[in-house]
Amino acid sequence: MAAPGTMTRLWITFGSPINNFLHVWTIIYQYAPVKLRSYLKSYIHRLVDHFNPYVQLSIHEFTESHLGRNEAYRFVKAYLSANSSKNSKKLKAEVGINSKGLVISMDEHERVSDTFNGVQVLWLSCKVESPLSNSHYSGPEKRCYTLEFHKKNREMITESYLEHVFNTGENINRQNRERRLYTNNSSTKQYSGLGKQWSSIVFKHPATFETLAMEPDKKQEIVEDLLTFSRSKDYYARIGKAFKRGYLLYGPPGTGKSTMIAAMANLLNYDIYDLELTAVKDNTELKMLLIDTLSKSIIVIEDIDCALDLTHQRNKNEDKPLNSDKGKRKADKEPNVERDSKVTLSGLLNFIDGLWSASGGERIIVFTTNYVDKLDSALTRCGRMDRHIEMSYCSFEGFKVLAKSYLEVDAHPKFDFIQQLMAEVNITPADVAENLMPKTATENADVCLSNLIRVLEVKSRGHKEEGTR
Ligand SMILES: Nc1ncnc2c1ncn2[C@@H]1O[C@H](COP(=O)(O)OP(=O)(O)OP(=O)(O)O)[C@@H](O)[C@H]1O
Ligand SMILES: [Mg+2]
Repeated sequence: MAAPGTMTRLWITFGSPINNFLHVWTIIYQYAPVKLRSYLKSYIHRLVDHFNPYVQLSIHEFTESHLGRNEAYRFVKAYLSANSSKNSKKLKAEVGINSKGLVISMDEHERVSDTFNGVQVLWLSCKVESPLSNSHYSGPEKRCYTLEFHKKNREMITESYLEHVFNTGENINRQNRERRLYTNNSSTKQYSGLGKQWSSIVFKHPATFETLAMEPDKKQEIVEDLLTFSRSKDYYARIGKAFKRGYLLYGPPGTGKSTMIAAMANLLNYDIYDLELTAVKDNTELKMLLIDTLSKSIIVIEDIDCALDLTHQRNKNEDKPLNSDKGKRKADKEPNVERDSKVTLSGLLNFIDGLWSASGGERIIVFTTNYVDKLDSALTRCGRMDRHIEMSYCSFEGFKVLAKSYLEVDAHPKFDFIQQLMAEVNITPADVAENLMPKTATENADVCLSNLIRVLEVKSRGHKEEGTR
């Protein structure tokens, strides 16, 4: 983008006296009485249209068809903010909705130029005057961005340049916005008019793949799989496959399944929809919940075995409700949870890969379970969930990751003994993490490692005693 001063000069050399003339008239126009204004406006427009080789395209803050905000305006604003904050002299700062920090954008009546494929365009930020501006109208001010370009470039601008602006702006907005963690409301709450389908809070979980205790190769493979997926929109479109990916995470409690979901969301910058299946009334409601999720999100169903009839019943009764005895037991513990969910296995399978599942695009679906063997084969069969990831007991490699993040040690004389003990017994990463965490200010790395050794030795003794029985 060129600096505004350079741009003004460029614009003049481009033989745009009409624009300069317009600029003068704009000032006169601002101070003229209302009736004279509308007369001047239509007169100037007709005159300018006749000679002007430049086309103007306006992007308004609000849509005309309904009272919603215009997404395109938000994308242009983000696109221009990134550039104008370096080049414009008149800027404004706002705290954006759902935004991480201050949003800096160009102020009203500020111009900034942009070049795309060697073609120069001009953006102008304007305030749209309300027809009621002379009355006591006190609604929000409406703004628009106007794009000016030479008519010979019309096709390129409307087809390629605007797409480039919208995509870049959307990405910038996504990077800057606060991510959210959603949970579904129970049907009773929705139907009593008390709420929407999903409630959300700001998602702030510190988990990353770096701090996740796991075999390094396996971890790297998962990270690559996720990144490849997020970059494969065109590929999925080309092969005619819905742009979504399914993961089944299984393993004993405390092995990091939930932690990995948080790390996935942080890696890809996605929102999380934590779906409580026992609170979903029936298959139709499940479908509605799916439709109401946004793109670039992870839909999670934790402990799928608790919500699902896990006794391989599908062949006997495909549409049997999913809240099995275990699911009911879970619901019993939570008084607000709907107890008469009629969601069926086939409804859930439809949710994963039926026609509706493709709506909304870029999505990851994650199921977690402690008992993979008990899941219905329809859920685990090849192709249903793209990847099955076993989260297992802590390996020595996993321990080293935890020691690094909890104690900031890469090596220690006690590591060899810990490695030896870990080869003998099973310990979850959650237990290792718990023991590595200093409990008092005086507990240093050496003390914490000794605590872990003590726990491992107790487990090892128990293990040996069991073996001799
Ligand atoms: N692989 C891991 N890497 C790092 N920390 C872990 C890992 N596994 C567990 N933890 C620690 O243990 C805690 C519990 O782990 P988490 O909730 O992710 O386990 P889970 O597998 O989801 O268990 P559950 O099956 O009971 O839901 C986490 O908050 C984290 O601090
Ligand atoms: Mg969990």
